Amino acid sequence: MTTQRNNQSKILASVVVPTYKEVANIRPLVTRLVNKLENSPFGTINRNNIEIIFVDDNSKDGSKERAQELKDEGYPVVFIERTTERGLSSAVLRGFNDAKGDLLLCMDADLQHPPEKAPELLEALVKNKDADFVLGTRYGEGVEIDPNWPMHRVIISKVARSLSRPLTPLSDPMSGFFGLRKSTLEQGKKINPIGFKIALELYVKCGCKNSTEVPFSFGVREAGESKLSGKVIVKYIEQLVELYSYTYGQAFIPAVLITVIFFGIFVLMILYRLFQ
Ligand SMILES: Nc1nc2c(ncn2[C@@H]2O[C@H](COP(=O)(O)OP(=O)(O)O[C@H]3O[C@H](CO)[C@@H](O)[C@H](O)[C@@H]3O)[C@@H](O)[C@H]2O)c(=O)[nH]1
Repeated sequence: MTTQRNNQSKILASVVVPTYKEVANIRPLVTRLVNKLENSPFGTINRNNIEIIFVDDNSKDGSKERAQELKDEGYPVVFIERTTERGLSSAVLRGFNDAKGDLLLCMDADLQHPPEKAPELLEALVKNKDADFVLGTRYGEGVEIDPNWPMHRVIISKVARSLSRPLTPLSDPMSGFFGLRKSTLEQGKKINPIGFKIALELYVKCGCKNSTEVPFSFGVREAGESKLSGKVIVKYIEQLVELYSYTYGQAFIPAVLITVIFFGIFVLMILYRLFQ
């Protein structure tokens, strides 16, 4: 469907999607999200006051052209192309910094974060004025992880989640489906966008205290490939050490010891998985 955007509307919400070689997922993400908004039971966010910002790292797979097609069809799409930088977390920050909306949402392109859920996360911030962070969680009541999700991914996610427990009460700090207000982001100090876990970084460094959570079912990627690698796990450990130091200061050493113990368990579990 082609509907022209009303350019006079003020942008209220910005959905930022980091992308690297996601051409097959761009159209379904945009059309499913906008379709949901058009038939949304909520009132505040609509297709005229939202923007969907793709932050792409020079994919060369037709992603740019696909985004332009959608824009020409009247969809509220912005495409930021980075040629000298790489990385999921820095891409998200770039999108948040360029965003025009006061409400910021981050989601993956791979459709594992259902686009239909995005308005619900944004509306949770609208309705709950005291909330400074909204999290799409895979561990909410009644949510089941897709049985096709590989077992080693489930294990890695659970162990990584335990490691972050002393830093945050979020039920799923590994989730890349989250939002916050621009004013909260602006309070952030020493934000270091390494690795994949930008939600945890922002929650801690922006001093978030009052989060709200929206459960969702995490699906299986159908097109393109995951970029998760061993390097991402190492970056996560690096990030954790920095966040422990940031949060606990002098009490950092015992916290590191706890991390090292957990990390040992983490490695043993992965080895067990690889050699079983
Ligand atoms: N711009 C940019 N985007 C990237 C890069 N690497 C990955 N992305 C994008 O970031 C999103 C997530 O990357 P995936 O490769 O699909 O991640 P995943 O392994 O499925 O990891 C998922 O699970 C984690 C929880 O365990 C989440 O933290 C993560 O956000 C994601 O949901 C996708 O839209 C992907 O294109 C990069 O270097 N640059």
